[in-house]
Parts: sequence; structure tokens; C-alpha cells
Amino acid sequence: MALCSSSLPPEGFFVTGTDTGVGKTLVACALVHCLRAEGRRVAAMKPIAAGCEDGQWLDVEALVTACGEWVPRTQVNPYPLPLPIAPHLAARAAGVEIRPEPILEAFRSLAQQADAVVVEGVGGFRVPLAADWDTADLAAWLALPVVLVVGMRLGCLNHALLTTEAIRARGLRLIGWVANTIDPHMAAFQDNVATLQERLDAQCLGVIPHLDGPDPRVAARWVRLPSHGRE
Ligand SMILES: Nc1ncnc2c1ncn2[C@@H]1O[C@H](COP(=O)(O)OP(=O)(O)OP(=O)(O)O)[C@@H](O)[C@H]1O
Ligand SMILES: C[C@H](N)[C@H](N)CCCCCC(=O)O
Ligand SMILES: [Mg+2]
Repeated sequence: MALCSSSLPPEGFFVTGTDTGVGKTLVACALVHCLRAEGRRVAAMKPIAAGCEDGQWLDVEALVTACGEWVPRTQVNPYPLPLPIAPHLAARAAGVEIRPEPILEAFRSLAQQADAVVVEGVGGFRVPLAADWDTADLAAWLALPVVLVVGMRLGCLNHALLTTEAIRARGLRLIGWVANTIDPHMAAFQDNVATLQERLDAQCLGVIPHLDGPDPRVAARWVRLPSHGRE
């Protein structure tokens, strides 16, 4: 079992996406598997989850499973919100307000228990969480390197470039990006990937094909961990 390097800041990533439904959970879980394959003890977070099915938040369950079931759900997911809508609205409907303190406290606790923490955002990079903050603020306060999941479909170039601009505007490091095939019929797929490789100025960590019943362990075969030397 890997030694927990509690004295050093945790390795980890903040996983964001070009939109909701682009594969953040799939890629976050794949990155967890990649880190575990290196012998690391890995925690994961889905700080805010909006939308449950039969009383379960599927992103949270996927991340807990990927970590090997040891992580406490209350720390993985401080804000489980029932409605599958924008989180600040889901919070209002649930009678709560999303605040950073419980999330940052949970992160610090997990970071002391693990060698790495993989945090999945919610929706895209600039999702409102309350009147005075959004997911970009959360990413900035966690200060983890960012992995961008590009949901490959027409329109993703603009979303990827705008998101990259916003990440860097917060002084965050875009440590890598993943092309995830959510539209298996996307025209000029390879040329779109090549355009992203030219313009994002960050390492491509992999191109995940469209998978049948996507299993993060299978997706992990198509993803590599960032090499920290270069952005
Ligand atoms: N490469 C793929 N091949 C096939 N299906 C995929 C692939 N990537 C994602 N999916 C499917 O697309 C849906 C959205 O993926 P996922 O839940 O990972 O997105 P997300 O960005 O985490 O969404 P959210 O914003 O709700 O958290 C899921 O049903 C998932 O199984
Ligand atoms: C419900 C969905 N699956 C996500 N959990 C939340 C997506 C929030 C998107 C907000 C927005 O940008 O309009
Ligand atoms: Mg998700």
C-alpha cells in the first residue's frame, strides 16, 4: 500500500469539461484507475452533485467505486442535490446554499488520507454555485492542476478554447485534456482533434473512443497521466 504523503501537497486533478454530459465522470474515474495502477492511494470528490436516480448520485457512486470503496461519501460529496438542474437552483429547491467551506474542509481531510485527490466539477467550468461564487472559484481555491474533458461533437472547439481561456485567466494550470467521443458520428473527427492539439497548447492525455456501456477501467486504457514537466 502506498505511503500517504501527508506532508506534501496531494497530487491530484480538478476535472472539468466543455459542458455537462461530456465524460467528466468517466475520465475522472479513469484517472483514478491510472493513479492506483501506480500504487497510489487515491481519493475522489464530486463536491456538488445535482440529480439522483433512485436515491443514488451516480457520479458519486462511480468515483467511490473507482477509489476502491474506502472514501466516505459525506466527504466525497458534501452537496448531494436531488434535482438534475443547475446546482444553485437545485440547492435552492433543496433549501440549502452551496458554500465553499464544507467542500474545502472535506478536500483537506481526504488529502491527508490519500496520495492523490481527483475532483470532478459540475457541468462546465463556469457554473454558478451561489450568488457570489461559481465552479471556477472552487477550482481556484483547490488550486489543483486542471484536466479538461472535451466532449467531441460539433461545437466543441469553441467550448474547449473558451474554457481553456477561462482556466488560465484564473491562474490555473491546464495540465492536460482528453478528447472523449460522445458523438460517434462526428464529421472530420481526426481533423477536429488535430485542431485542438494545435490550439489548446496543453498535452493531450488521450482520445477515448465511443465505448459500449463505458467502463472507466476500459477508458483508462486510452488515457495517460499528465507528465508534470510541461503544460
Ligand atoms: N466515450 C464514451 N462512450 C460511450 N458513452 C460515453 C462516453 N463518455 C461518456 N459516455 C456516456 O455519456 C454520459 C455522460 O458521461 P458522464 O456522466 O461521464 O459525463 P459528465 O460530464 O460527468 O456529466 P455531468 O455533467 O452530469 O457530471 C454517460 O451516460 C456516459 O456513460
Ligand atoms: C444535471 C446535470 N447532469 C449536471 N449535474 C449539472 C449541470 C449544470 C449545468 C449548468 C449550466 O451550465 O447551464
Ligand atoms: Mg459527472
